[in-house]
Amino acid sequence: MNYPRIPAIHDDRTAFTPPVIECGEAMVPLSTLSPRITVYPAYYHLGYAGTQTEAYLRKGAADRLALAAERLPDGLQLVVFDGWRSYEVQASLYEGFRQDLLSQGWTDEEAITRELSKFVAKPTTDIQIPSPHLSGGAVDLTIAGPGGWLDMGTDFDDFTELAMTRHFEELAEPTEKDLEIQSNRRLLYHVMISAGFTNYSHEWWHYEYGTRSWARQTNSQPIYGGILEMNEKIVE
Ligand SMILES: C[C@@H](N)C(=O)N[C@H](C)C(=O)O
Ligand SMILES: [Zn+2]
Repeated sequence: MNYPRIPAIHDDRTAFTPPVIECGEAMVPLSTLSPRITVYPAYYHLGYAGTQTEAYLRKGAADRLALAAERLPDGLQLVVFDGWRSYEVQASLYEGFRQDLLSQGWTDEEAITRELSKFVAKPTTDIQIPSPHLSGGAVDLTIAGPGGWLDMGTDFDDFTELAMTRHFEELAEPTEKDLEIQSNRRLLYHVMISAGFTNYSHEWWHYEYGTRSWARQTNSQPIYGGILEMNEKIVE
């Protein structure tokens, strides 16, 4: 199947963003949301403290995820790696990647911060400007078929240029394999965008709804502020 190209999107994080008008939506567990969605809690499997086997999104984002799953061709499913994330987990991811860069020989603090900002959002407890996953409006995911996860060209959380969503759109002489990867990324992109999400251009697996970045890209108001504690009251 030929899917349309993934367009170039530039989200200027320094641009004006309207303040969050918190809509108060509850968080919804994803493993029971749709027969076409499974949860593979990547950070739980990697042993991060404070993670769990379930993944959660705000209700509006979860409904749109179910819609995206329904739009997949027969035999395919969405596989969710992560949804809502605590500050603790966001901070561990940030510090973990910082340590990776230091051990690769990076020394310039400004360059380290710039590289970090491409792949892991700065952890913050400010609920007006939450790291996207703290809002319950960001999801990391892939697609599975009868033979397992589709080849997206990199592993989840491969923090390199290869992870850029459009990487396989720009190859001068793509191989058959490159074209398969390009098609798989396009499929994920188009089912998610058509359901109302936006993509983060550095990561083929990261999509948002209701967040500040989503608001900038769709000319809307952000509706999901930060949720710092998961508790039963905010889970539907
Ligand atoms: C860490 C990675 N899976 C991810 O979610 N990155 C984005 C930029 C984030 O931290 O919000
Ligand atoms: Zn993400």
